[in-house]
Amino acid sequence: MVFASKTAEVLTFHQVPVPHIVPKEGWFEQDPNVILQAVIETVDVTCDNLKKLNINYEDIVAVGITNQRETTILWDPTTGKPLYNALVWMDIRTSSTVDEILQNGKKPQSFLQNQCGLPVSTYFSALKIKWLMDNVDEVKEAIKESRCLFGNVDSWLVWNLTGGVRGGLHITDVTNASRTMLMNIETLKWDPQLCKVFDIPMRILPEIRSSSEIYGYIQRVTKLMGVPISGILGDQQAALVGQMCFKMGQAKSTYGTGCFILYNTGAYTVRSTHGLLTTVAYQFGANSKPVYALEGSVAIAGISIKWLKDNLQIINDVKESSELAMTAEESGEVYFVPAFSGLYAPYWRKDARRLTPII
Ligand SMILES: Nc1ncnc2c1ncn2[C@@H]1O[C@H](COP(=O)(O)OP(=O)(O)O)[C@@H](O)[C@H]1O
Ligand SMILES: O=P(O)(O)OC[C@H](O)CO
Repeated sequence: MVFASKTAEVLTFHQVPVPHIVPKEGWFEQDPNVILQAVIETVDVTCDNLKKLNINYEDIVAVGITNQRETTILWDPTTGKPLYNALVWMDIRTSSTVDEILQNGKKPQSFLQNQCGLPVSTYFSALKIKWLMDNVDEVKEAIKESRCLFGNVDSWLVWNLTGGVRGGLHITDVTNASRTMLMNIETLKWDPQLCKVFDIPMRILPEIRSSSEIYGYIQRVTKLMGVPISGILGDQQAALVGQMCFKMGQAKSTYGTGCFILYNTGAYTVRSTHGLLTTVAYQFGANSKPVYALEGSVAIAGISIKWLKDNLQIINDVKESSELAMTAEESGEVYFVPAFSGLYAPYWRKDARRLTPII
């Protein structure tokens, strides 16, 4: 998306869907190179669109990145190749890793909440990194030989766009880091104790930066060569900023694949006793104070409509769902709870996935 800095008018945009790879029920992967190519193609088409509008793409002064959070990529910085597909945030293969960390229920799910603001859940990156370290030989070897880097999608893109094997920057921003379970929510630094809980070597982690500063310059996409990358925000935090929820007490709710409410809590790291997450909302500049949020995350929202189309085949197009819903006078007390990835906030129940029909 390209917008005019003075008026915020959207000049043009383009999007390329990145398919999920589903090797097993509940497992969701994406090919990191397909994600990267989709971004490169998107930039290309967007620049062509600008040309058609008689706007010079060389007038683009800065690039910001927003990304799906928690999704975990491990790659070899000597070859630039991913060591495995990206494990997407809603993937639940880490269910047994959760049990291991919680010692089969001996520890409460909230035992790390004070340090990182999050409950132990299949959702967060630390569990996904641990699963990859425990189950993928290429990852085990690369870690042993110190040739493994971790990143969420933002880090993977920045590393590639700023040079990749030829000196790409290995960084992330505070909002993405706050979703890994490895960052201390008060100090905004990687926490050695948290890393120890998951046996994750700190050398694989990216440098944590603010959400707004010039990190580096694009080296890879010809049309944007030399343009600074000057902002990174997780997608839900970006929606909070986009809705201008800058005051404490302001909140937004976004319906996409999942559904996420973020509530601005200002300078306060509020610990919820009702199953909400404590997360970083944004930090505008390395010397600025961070702003925090409480978050209610629902894993499955819009993607359940896709499931009605692809799996149940009761609609031909997702758009039909609203027309059909408008024709229903009442639900007849039938409820559909799309807990394909278990239940997130406020229950955090990875096992709540069965259907019990009561007739
Ligand atoms: N008109 C619609 N009515 C209901 N659901 C829709 C409609 N259009 C898209 N969706 C659903 O919304 C999701 C896509 O939302 P989007 O915000 O583009 O995705 P993402 O979460 O990846 O950013 C898809 O899962 C799709 O099934
Ligand atoms: O796919 P979305 O846009 O619903 O959001 C993904 C979130 O970042 C997951 O935490």
